[in-house]
Amino acid sequence: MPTPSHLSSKDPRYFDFRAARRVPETHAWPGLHDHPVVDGGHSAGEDAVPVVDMRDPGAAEAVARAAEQWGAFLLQGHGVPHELLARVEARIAGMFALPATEKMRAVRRPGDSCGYGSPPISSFFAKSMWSEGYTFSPANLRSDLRRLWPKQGHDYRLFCEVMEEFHGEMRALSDRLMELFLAALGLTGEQAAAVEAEHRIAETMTATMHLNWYPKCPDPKRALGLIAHTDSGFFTFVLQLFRHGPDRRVTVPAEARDAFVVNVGDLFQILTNGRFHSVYHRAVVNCDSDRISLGYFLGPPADTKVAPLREAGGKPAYRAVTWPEYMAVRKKAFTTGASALKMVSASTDDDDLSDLISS
Ligand SMILES: C=C1C[C@]23C[C@@]1(O)CC[C@H]2[C@@]12CCC[C@@](C)(C(=O)O1)[C@H]2[C@@H]3C(=O)O
Ligand SMILES: O=C(O)CCC(=O)C(=O)O
Ligand SMILES: [Fe+2]
Repeated sequence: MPTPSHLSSKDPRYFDFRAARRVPETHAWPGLHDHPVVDGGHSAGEDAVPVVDMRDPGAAEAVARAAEQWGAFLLQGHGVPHELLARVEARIAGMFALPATEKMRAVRRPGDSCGYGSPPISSFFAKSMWSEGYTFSPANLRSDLRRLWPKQGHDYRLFCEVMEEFHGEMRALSDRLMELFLAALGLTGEQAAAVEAEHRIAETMTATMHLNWYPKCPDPKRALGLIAHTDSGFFTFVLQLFRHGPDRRVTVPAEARDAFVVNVGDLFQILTNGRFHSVYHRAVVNCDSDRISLGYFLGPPADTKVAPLREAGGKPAYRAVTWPEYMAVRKKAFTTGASALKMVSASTDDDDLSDLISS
C-alpha cells in the first residue's frame, strides 16, 4: 500500500509496517534474547502459567497463589460468550485494516491518554516498537470513535455496538473478579462488603480499552511488539501474555484462546500492601502473521487516592497516590531507570513524593 503523501515515511507519527521489507535501526532493539524463553503450557511444571476457573469452588485460593507468585493468571469459566469475543476480534481486525490516513485522524495528541498510534509507553524509549494501538474510554465510546469514523456510517455503528456489549460484560466481570481478589486476600463476604462500603472500589472503578496490532515482521529477532512493562492500574484483562522471570520468559500457551490473561497492576500491589504483585510482561512479534490483542484496564477514578487496605495486614508499605500521580512518578522512574513502586514506598519522605509528583 503506498504511503499517503501527507504521511510520508519521514513523518514521525507514522511508520508503514505493511511496506517494511526489513527492520530499520529505529526499530531494532539490542539485548532482546538475553533470557531463555520457555513454553508456559500446563505440562511446564513450575513454569506452567496458573489457570483459575471462576466456576471452581477453590477459585479464591487459586487467585491468591497466582497473584502472590506470578502477578498473573489465565482466567477461564468467566462466562463471556465465545461468539461475542469472535465478533469483537473481527471488528478490531477491521479497524486496524483501515488505511493509515483514516486511522491517523484519531492520532493520540500529546498529553492525551486516548487516541491512535504507538503505545503511550513508547515515548520513554529511543527505539520504536513493532506495533500500533488504539486507546479509548468505553464511557465516551461514541464520541471517541467519531474521530476514527467522522461519517458515523455502518462500520462505526457496528464497532460501537459490539464494544458496548463487550464493555457491559467485562465491567460486570470486573466486579466479580474484584470480589474474588478480596476473598483471595482472606476477607470474608462481610469484610469484603465493609471494605466496599468504606472505599467504593468496585463501584467507582473506571475502564479503559487499548487495542494492539502487531504486524508481521521481516526480522522478528530484532524487533519488539511491546517493551516489558507492568500495567499501572488495578488489574487488566488481556487476550495473551509473556511472563518475565529473573532468568527466563514464559510464553502464554496457545490453548489460552478465549481465556483472559489477568495481570495484576502496580496500583493493586499498593492496595494489597504488596501481597499481590504486578507482573512484567512484553509482546514479541513473528514473521508469519499479524497478531491483535485487547487490553481492558481497570483502575480508580483520577482523583481517588490509593493506599494499602488495612485488611491486607501489615504496616503500610506504600504511600497514598492517585493514578495520575503514580503515572508522573513512573514517568520519572523511566527516565532515571528507578523503580516507580520503590519511589512511592512508605520510606519515601512526604516532601520528596510531592516533589516527584509536581516536578
Ligand atoms: C489506562 C491506561 C493503562 C495504559 C495507559 C492508559 O492510560 C491507556 C493505555 C495503557 C497502556 C497499554 C499498553 C502498555 C501500557 C504500559 C501503555 O503504554 O499504554 C499501558 C498503560 C499502563 O498500564 O500504564
Ligand atoms: O498484546 C499482548 O499480549 C500484551 C498487551 C499488553 O501488555 C498491554 O496492552 O498492556
Ligand atoms: Fe500490559
